[in-house]
Amino acid sequence: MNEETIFIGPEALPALQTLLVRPTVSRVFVLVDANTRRWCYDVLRPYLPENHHIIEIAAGEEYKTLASCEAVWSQLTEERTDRHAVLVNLGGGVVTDLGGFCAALYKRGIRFVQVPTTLLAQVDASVGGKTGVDFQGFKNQIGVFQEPTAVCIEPRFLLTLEPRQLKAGYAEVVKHWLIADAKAFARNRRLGIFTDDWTPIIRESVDLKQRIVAQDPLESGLRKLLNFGHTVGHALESYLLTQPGREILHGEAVAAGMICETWLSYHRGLLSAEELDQVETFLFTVFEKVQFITLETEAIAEFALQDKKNAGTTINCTLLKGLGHGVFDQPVTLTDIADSLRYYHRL
Ligand SMILES: NC(=O)c1ccc[n+]([C@@H]2O[C@H](COP(=O)([O-])OP(=O)(O)OC[C@H]3O[C@@H](n4cnc5c(N)ncnc54)[C@H](O)[C@@H]3O)[C@@H](O)[C@H]2O)c1
Ligand SMILES: O=C(O)C(=O)C[C@@H](O)[C@H](O)[C@H](O)COP(=O)(O)O
Ligand SMILES: [Zn+2]
Repeated sequence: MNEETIFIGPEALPALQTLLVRPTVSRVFVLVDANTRRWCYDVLRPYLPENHHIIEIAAGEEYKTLASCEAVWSQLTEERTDRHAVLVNLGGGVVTDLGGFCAALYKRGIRFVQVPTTLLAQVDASVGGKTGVDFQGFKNQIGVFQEPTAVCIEPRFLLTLEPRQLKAGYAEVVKHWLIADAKAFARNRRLGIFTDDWTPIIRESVDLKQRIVAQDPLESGLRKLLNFGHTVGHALESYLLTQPGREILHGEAVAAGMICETWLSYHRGLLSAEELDQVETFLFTVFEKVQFITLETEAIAEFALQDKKNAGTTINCTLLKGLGHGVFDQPVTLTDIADSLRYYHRL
């Protein structure tokens, strides 16, 4: 995807409108969840053609499923949607991942546009073409790489986002700093999270992610840097999704995963105790500690056996060789992962 197709700020929704009125577009469908229907649709509506059709799914990670996809495909089919239609995904990462996947598979592919409405989706999920759904408890187990026609990022949508959700998106911003921008981490570590203008941070994250994705769009190597914190983070997120009432947000799981994977980096002599302390101290100023008991660490670690970065039975983790310098395809064992969780638990 080139810079011309990612629009950030006041230009974003007018750019979407220009795209949707093209004669090559037969029909426009808008995928929302219950919250973005309530809080975001009215902002978007003036930029949509009158005869657009809304498709709504329930809100939350637990609905990022093939069943939700079937409901979307059923409505597209009932409307006799042709291949010249466009699906506009108005939501967070659940909507943009699921909607992109639905568009990519419907009649072997219709165009879709990402209109991300959470900080996490604006800095990460809407960019890079990873789409898909969870399956049998494993994160993003079913999916495809498919770039959207455009990404339209309007920071105004963040005004109605809950603080907990806003913080969750910040985890992916910190991830970008830790793998590739030590100066940004050092600068922001002192400033703290809160800002009334997220646009500079969004631009910085989108640029950084785009530069990595451009070099390795199908994640054969370099792109695995963007998965830092996710080997442990996805295992934790998946495990707690099986524990009613203990679910955590993706960003919260990634924050915990980054502490664990930074400890693994330290444990291997890849970065100093001082750097480990800086990461822990900063993340704990933003995120609460994820609760689990040490008896659960092996069960949590087991989820990593299905991580998509793996090769055969080798669990490939992304670690840090100093702050701002991610290194991918670092083999770890289930014991390493359980040890990192036990370290986290003791903090
Ligand atoms: N494809 C990728 O590259 C990528 C990257 C990061 C994360 N992800 C995926 O993204 C998902 C997490 O995304 P998320 O954190 O955006 O969660 P989400 O999509 O569940 O949205 C969070 C909550 O906020 C609500 N919401 C969304 N926008 C709102 C707004 N403007 N105002 C009020 N409420 C609003 C949603 O309805 C939901 O309840 C995970 O499934 C993760 O795997 C994908
Ligand atoms: O874009 C990428 O590549 C990422 O890894 C971004 C992650 O933040 C995101 O959570 C992604 O969906 C995880 O990818 P997965 O392949 O581990 O499912
Ligand atoms: Zn993520």
